[in-house]
Order: sequence, then structure tokens, then C-alpha cells
Amino acid sequence: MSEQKALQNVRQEIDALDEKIQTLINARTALAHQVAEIKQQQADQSDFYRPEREAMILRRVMERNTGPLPDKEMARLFREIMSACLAAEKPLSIAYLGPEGSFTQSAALKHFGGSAELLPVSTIANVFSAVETEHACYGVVPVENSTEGMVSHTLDRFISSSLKINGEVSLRIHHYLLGKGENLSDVKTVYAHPQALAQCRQWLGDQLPQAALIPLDSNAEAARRVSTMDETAAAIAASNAAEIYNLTVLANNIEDEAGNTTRFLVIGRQDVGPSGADKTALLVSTKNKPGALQKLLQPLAENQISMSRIESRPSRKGIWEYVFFIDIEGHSQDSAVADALAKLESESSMFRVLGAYPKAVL
Ligand SMILES: O=C(O)C(=O)C[C@]1(C(=O)O)C=C[C@@H](O)C=C1
Repeated sequence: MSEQKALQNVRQEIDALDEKIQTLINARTALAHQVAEIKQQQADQSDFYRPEREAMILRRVMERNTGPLPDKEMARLFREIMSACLAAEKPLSIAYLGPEGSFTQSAALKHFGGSAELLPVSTIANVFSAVETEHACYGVVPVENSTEGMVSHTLDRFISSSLKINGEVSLRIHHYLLGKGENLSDVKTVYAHPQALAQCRQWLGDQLPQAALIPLDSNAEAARRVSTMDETAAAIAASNAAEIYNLTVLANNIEDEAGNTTRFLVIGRQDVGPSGADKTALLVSTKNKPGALQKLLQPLAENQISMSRIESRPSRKGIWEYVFFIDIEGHSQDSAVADALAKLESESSMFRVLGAYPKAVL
């Protein structure tokens, strides 16, 4: 058989499979419509977006995958299928820390897929407000970076908000130096979010020791601004900002830490059920006396619950009063966790479950 003929045969097989896949995707969408009808009839008008169900589906896809497509690639395809099915049930609007081209946009896309409507807003506080006022169904905000630590604006906003954490997204962050010219040596000023400047501090010191470093509200805003300037200006931003703002890549992967990763939170108004691999986030405060924090955390150790993070922030209620943001493994409805939380609550002067949500799958 000629090579041409062999290729034609394989392509015919691909066409036949594509037809089957398309039929199956439409059958799945029809089932999602049925789910939507059932949800609409329910008295509590159950939430259309079900993070725990999505996480379970994606984990199962990865567990049963035998290749040759890698697990993550297969899960990403199913992520998109579910995104389209959900949009057919009910279109979702997601507010994110913009502008367009921000890492938070990439995180929102990674978590909700391409069928959600993404709404850029200018500050973290405005993402919270958009969800609180129901202008958006959910929001996505950065919460911590592996190099630079927590994003305090996000934690602080939880103190005054009744929103819940409905999910998390983990994103590898690669920084690009974007400009109008061709040569790195022309760059005299670098614009970026302070976190990005900090994450590239060593590279900037080595490659552009004379450049002025100007902090702005976001990297995407830096890219937008540089697009209106000459070749002496450059921005640190994500690669997609180069396309959006018509800039050239002067240098890539300029972050100092090879594993630079940012964690984002999905915020919403609903409570999320257990998915089998979850985290619970708490906001607590304790009386300011010796040993109080240790006593507060004792029930976690007694119930063998691991704490993955604890951050303290000023409570903003009195001087030298602090609140603690605590992340633990497990769901607040798991019996060991529920037991520990009841004891922890009785020891604290303020106690709130900020959310129990599935661990990031992708
Ligand atoms: O199972 C549901 O509740 C659905 O709405 C279906 C479905 C899906 O496509 O599998 C869609 C959206 C939800 O976020 C979870 C799952």
C-alpha cells in the first residue's frame, strides 16, 4: 500500500471516530439539560455549578486513563466538555482580577474552561463585590505565591465578606519581559505588579541593573501601558499579554525560582459538599494570652488533621489583635474534621469556616 493510501485510511478511521465522539458529546449535553431541569424543579434551586462533582469526574478520568494521551491532557479535554455542558445548563459569569491577560484570567480559564463568561475587574476588592452583589456568579483571586507568600488583600477581604471559598487553582507562573523594541539593552524602565518585580528581582539585577522598576496594580496593566510607550519601556507579564497588547518578547522565563507557582481561590455564595479529597479554610481568633494559640490548635493534632497553612493578620478591630487564617486537610463535614472544629470553635473568640472545597485537580 502506498504511503498516501495508508494516510487516507488512517484519516478515514479518525473521521469515523470523530463522528462517534461528537454524537457522544451531544448525548452528554442532553443529559446535562436533564440535570438542569431537575435542578430547576428542586425547592432550593440547587446550584448549577457543582465543584465537588466536577473534581470527582476529573479525578476519575485521570485514574482510569491508560494513554497514550497523558492524564492531564485527557482531564483538560473533559474540563472543556463539562464547561460546555454547564454553559448549556446555565451560562456562568466569573469575575477575575484583570485586566485581560492577567495570570488570574489564566487561572479562571483553567478552572472553569472556555465556555464561562470571564469578566475582568480592576481590584481584588472589586472581585469580591462583583460576587457579593450578584453581578458575577463566582470570582477568582490570587491568594499565595510560592516565592513571595500570601496575598494579604485577599485574606483581609475575607474578614468583612460572607463569601465562601468554593475551589482552588494552582498555576505555574512564567514571567516574560515584554516591550516595543527588539533589544533588551534599550530598556530603561520596567513596569509590573510588585509581586512580579519581587519574583524576578535577581534576573532584573543581573540583566537590567540600571533600569527603574515601577510597581503597578497588575502585570496586564503594565503590558497595556507599555504598549502606548517607546522601546525604553518594558513590562513583566504572562506570555498571552504579548498577543493582547501587541508587544514583543524580550526575554522569557525570567522568574528567579524554577517552581514559581501561584494559588488562586474561587469565591462564591454556595456551600460545597465533600469530593473525597478536600481542604477546609478557617478564620479564627483567640484571646491574646500565653499558650492560647497552641491550645486552640490542639484538637487538630488530637484528631490527626494536618494543617497545611496558618497566617496571622491584624484583625482591624483593636490594636495588636490578630485573626488566623488556617487551612486544614479534609472537608468540614468529615466526622474527624467536624469533631475537631467543634472543639476548636469552643476555644476561639471568633470562628468561621471560610469554605470546604475540592483540592485542585488540574
Ligand atoms: O452533575 C451535575 O450537577 C451537572 O450539572 C453536570 C455537570 C457535568 O457536565 O458533568 C455540569 C456542571 C456541574 O458543575 C457538574 C457536572
